[in-house]
Amino acid sequence: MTRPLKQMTFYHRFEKDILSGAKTITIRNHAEADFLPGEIVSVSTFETGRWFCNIQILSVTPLEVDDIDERHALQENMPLDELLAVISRIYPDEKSLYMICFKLC
Ligand SMILES: CC(=O)Nc1ccn([C@@H]2O[C@H](CO)[C@@H](O)[C@H]2O)c(=O)n1
Repeated sequence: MTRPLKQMTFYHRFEKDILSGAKTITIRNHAEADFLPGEIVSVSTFETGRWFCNIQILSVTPLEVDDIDERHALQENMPLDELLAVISRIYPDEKSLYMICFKLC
């Protein structure tokens, strides 16, 4: 028996960056970080649920919002101020998040 793949959604606007390999991390809260290194995850858009790729999880590590810096922004392929704004919009009351590193399958 093969298990169905776990699912992850991304906002549609990040699809291109993920498919080009420009975006190689995502920062999520505890509820969305239940992945193990090596796992293959099916990825679709948050808005419509359209599948657009599979990724392999490379690592999941705790990350405090206050420790987010230019290195994370680089791996998100966006300026640091934009990344911090996005994160405070998605997770307004959370300080302890997780960095999920991944690669395209
Ligand atoms: C339900 C759902 O899809 N949630 C999320 C949550 C986060 N993200 C992106 O991950 C990075 C760090 O948070 C930024 O690039 C975010 O915009 C996303 O695309 N979608």
